[in-house]
Amino acid sequence: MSLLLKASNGHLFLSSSIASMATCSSFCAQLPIHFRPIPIASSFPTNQPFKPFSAQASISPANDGGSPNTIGFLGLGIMGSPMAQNLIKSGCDVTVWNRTKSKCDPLISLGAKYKPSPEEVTAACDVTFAMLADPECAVEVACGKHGAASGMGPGKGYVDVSTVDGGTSKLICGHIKASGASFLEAPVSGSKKPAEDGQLIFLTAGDKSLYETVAPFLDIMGKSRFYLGEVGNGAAMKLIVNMIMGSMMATFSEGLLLSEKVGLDPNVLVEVVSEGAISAPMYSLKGPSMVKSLYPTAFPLKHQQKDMRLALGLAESVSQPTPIAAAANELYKVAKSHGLSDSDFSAVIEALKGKVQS
Ligand SMILES: NC(=O)C1=CN([C@@H]2O[C@H](COP(=O)(O)OP(=O)(O)OC[C@H]3O[C@@H](n4cnc5c(N)ncnc54)[C@H](OP(=O)(O)O)[C@@H]3O)[C@@H](O)[C@H]2O)C=CC1
Ligand SMILES: O=CC(=O)O
Repeated sequence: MSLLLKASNGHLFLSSSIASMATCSSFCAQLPIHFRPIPIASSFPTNQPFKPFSAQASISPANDGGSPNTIGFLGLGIMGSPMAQNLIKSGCDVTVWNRTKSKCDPLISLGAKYKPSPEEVTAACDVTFAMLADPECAVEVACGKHGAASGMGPGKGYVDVSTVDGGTSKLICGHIKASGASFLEAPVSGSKKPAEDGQLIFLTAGDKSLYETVAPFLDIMGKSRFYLGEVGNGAAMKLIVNMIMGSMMATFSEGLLLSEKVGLDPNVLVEVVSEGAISAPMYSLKGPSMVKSLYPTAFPLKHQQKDMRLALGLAESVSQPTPIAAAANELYKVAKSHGLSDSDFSAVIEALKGKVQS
């Protein structure tokens, strides 16, 4: 893939070596703000002369070459805020919207533009990302009154990075494509910290050309990306990953409580687990706070339960037994019923404690 880099004097230069490095997010994180990767979009003038880069030139991210290069971002929660922030810090021209407007303010301070509806964001931008809580609000924001689809049209792209089921993703895709625009589903694996660090894993499916166009932006926000074919495949992959994660967290919780009941130090259990074949970063990261009954929210428990529910629906649709995930889902439901929806999903351990069960 090739990228165009641009100096403030309007000079464009093509760098395939920088382009190949730019596919690595660790490189992008080091990209000086004045070097902005510009994906070569189909609308970019192909006869644009490439002028040599001048090291003396003062460089600005402004794009005055007539090529659209504006990014919209809808949904500025735990994930959306740092993702949008990374785009802004990399020099992208970002316009934001969030249902609760105050969450836009820190991004506006960093240089983002603001529009008061999803429709106005997509009307103003070439590509719009959406990071929304659940299927219901992803549909509302994309297809509702003054929703994203109303501002879309030919040449534009919509990238839904929310975790939803395949049916929802196809519904949104249908509305977006009816406007003549392109659609990509791109749910992410990785939580608050990976979002802050630009280390997410994108699980994409849909229009391949849009995937290629937005790849440099995915590489700013993430460390790897998978293209999985038809819309629904990205959603399915994400739900399966989170089904495994939810079951792992539930059984880890049982282990912590059992170790304590038989007189072992659960902190030592965390250490032992981290040394062996079942080691996972999640256990070392969350175990020590779980032992202290602390659940600082990175991934809200209500979202993990939503993902278990959607994964079980996916399994049912193909008659695949998933008894472990079904049992784990019940635990998340109990935790929700005890007011833990907005705590981190590691609070599922509370559902196994006598005081919560009674
Ligand atoms: N947190 C994590 O670790 C990860 C989360 N995910 C997935 O990413 C998505 C977002 O997660 P996260 O950022 O944690 O969630 P948050 O709950 O922090 O943010 C949810 C976002 O959705 C918006 N929203 C909710 N309901 C509506 C509605 N009815 N209309 C319009 N907007 C609405 C919220 O707006 P408002 O601010 O107004 O409430 C907010 O912008 C979810 O699908 C989640 O499963 C994926 C990977 C990791
Ligand atoms: O969806 C949550 C995650 O950590 O990934």
